[in-house]
Amino acid sequence: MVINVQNLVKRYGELVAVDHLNLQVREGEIFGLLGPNGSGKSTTINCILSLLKYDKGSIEVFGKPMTPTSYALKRDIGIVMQNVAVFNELTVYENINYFCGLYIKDKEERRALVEEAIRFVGLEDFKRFLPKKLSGGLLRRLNIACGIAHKPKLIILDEPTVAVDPQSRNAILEGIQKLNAEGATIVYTSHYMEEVEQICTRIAIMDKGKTLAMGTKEELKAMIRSAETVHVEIFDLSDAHLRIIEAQDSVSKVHYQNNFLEIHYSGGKNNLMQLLNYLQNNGISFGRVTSEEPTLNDVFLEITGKELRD
Ligand SMILES: Nc1ncnc2c1ncn2[C@@H]1O[C@H](COP(=O)(O)OP(=O)(O)OP(=O)(O)O)[C@@H](O)[C@H]1O
Repeated sequence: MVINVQNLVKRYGELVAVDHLNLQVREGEIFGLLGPNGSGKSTTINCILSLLKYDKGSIEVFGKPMTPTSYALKRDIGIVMQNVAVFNELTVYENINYFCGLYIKDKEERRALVEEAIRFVGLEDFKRFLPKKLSGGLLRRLNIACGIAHKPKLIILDEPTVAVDPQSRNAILEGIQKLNAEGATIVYTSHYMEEVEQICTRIAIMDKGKTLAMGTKEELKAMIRSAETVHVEIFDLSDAHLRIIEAQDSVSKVHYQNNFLEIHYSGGKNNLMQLLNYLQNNGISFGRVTSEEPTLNDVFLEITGKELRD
């Protein structure tokens, strides 16, 4: 087990930010911590890293208790924090060299690692740039390079793609998968369910300081009743027909707006076929039809009653 968190409780005054949280991360995973803003992801990460004191519970990393002075353990951990933390007066190269130097003392070895990290995040043309000359996306990439240059076995990234352009975002996500393929275990926190679905091999869904569900995306989706969402373009649907469709057994919610009928099903079989038969039998003409599998947002909605999206 790479990380083992048992019964973690962290309070800020009256507020319980992390509430009896249990979390196990296994070697080789890309583990996703998915939850809305304020659900306690950063607080959990900061407790795991011993950057924050907590009120209750135990935390082990690589099988050993994590404490503020666990320097040997920290050598094996790479951290990419939510807020970019680099020195403004140092260049791109110097920043990465500084952070790598906290763990790698040999100059030649460090030079090779810094160059490798620069290539890895695609900052070859910006080595001598000061951070203030970099775009938001490039700054994030520098932040990542600083966290991973020393080749840690465990890499923790806290919302590394917030406010990043799509090109840098893809580069970051692909980079994380590559680090994992090279052997690093990854913990990735995000409130973007698409990203978590795309790269994570196992996911914990978090809300109000608790993990509500944990599993692969397939396991999480299998937990919920809502089977699919169907969209049908219909130019003229009467209220009477809408009510009949809404009253079907497996229909959990319908919404008709801007010529589109949206139906959420909870279970049932051949839902789409039955719907289209109904429309045809009643002379209701329709255009485009799409059917979507449940998303992690549907899982979140089902277990919390609210949307994961901002
Ligand atoms: N230093 C602090 N003092 C008081 N309350 C805090 C502090 N840090 C966080 N909180 C509160 O604790 C809760 C959890 O915050 P946390 O930052 O861990 O959530 P998060 O899921 O990481 O969200 P975000 O993505 O917005 O950072 C929130 O209600 C937040 O307002």
